[in-house]
Amino acid sequence: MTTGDHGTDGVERRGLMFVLSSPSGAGKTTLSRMLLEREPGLNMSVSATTRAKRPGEVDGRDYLFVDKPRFEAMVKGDELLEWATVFDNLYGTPRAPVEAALSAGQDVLFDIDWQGTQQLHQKASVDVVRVFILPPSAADLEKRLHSRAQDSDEVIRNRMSRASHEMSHWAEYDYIVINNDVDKAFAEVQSILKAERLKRERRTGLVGFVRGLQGQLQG
Ligand SMILES: Nc1nc2c(ncn2[C@@H]2O[C@H](COP(=O)(O)OP(=O)(O)O)[C@@H](O)[C@H]2O)c(=O)[nH]1
Ligand SMILES: Nc1ncnc2c1ncn2[C@@H]1O[C@H](COP(=O)(O)OP(=O)(O)O)[C@@H](O)[C@H]1O
Repeated sequence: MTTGDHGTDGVERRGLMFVLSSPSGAGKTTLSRMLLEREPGLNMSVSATTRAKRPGEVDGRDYLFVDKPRFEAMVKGDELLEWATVFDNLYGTPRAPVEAALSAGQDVLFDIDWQGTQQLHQKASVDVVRVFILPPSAADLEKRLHSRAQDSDEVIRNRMSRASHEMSHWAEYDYIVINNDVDKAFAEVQSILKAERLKRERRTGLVGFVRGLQGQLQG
């Protein structure tokens, strides 16, 4: 699927798909922004959605805001890598930018729910790294949803009532991070990415690299 890139140590490797999921308000967006700022070679997958834009959100940066007929046309045209209904709205991952980034040997970051994660994993399991973010407590989750001040009380009640169901999928993920202190949670997520980038099976250039080393030793 990918042609690979040179890692920081010069050895070629395949790009990976780094997925963050959590109940709404647990901190995915915050941790994603921190990762994008501090980790070169990581590209955010910008999802298409039919949900209304929140104050401060920018079309094309936070989401591609589309209407239902346009979303349905994207599904029909096989333009989405995965898609799902979440909170009565449609969300999906445009295929082309992800494939372009991976073939350039870049990594791609996804903020998608458990349904999308399952679909990605079915398609490309070895290249998918799944991280689930949990809040430290229900009270903290509610506080964060209110502190974000972007949703009505009714939307927040809906999100709180769905949190338990979302969380029931935690065991389908490779890593679980509890977001109590944001800097600590970020350090944990960053360590996961760094370690996954070093995994032998992604590092397609290792055979040649080691042969080169052996040649030097014999030379
Ligand atoms: N399957 C899937 N889920 C998505 C996608 N984009 C966003 N989501 C999920 O949809 C849910 C709602 O997202 P959003 O309305 O931005 O609220 P948030 O939970 O506060 O980030 C979150 O669980 C996101 O991870 C996507 O492209 N595919
Ligand atoms: N560890 C944390 N401690 C306190 N507040 C946090 C923490 N992580 C995130 N927040 C805040 O909680 C709110 C929800 O976080 P956000 O990243 O938007 O969650 P999600 O994308 O999972 O819905 C935001 O206002 C964010 O600044």
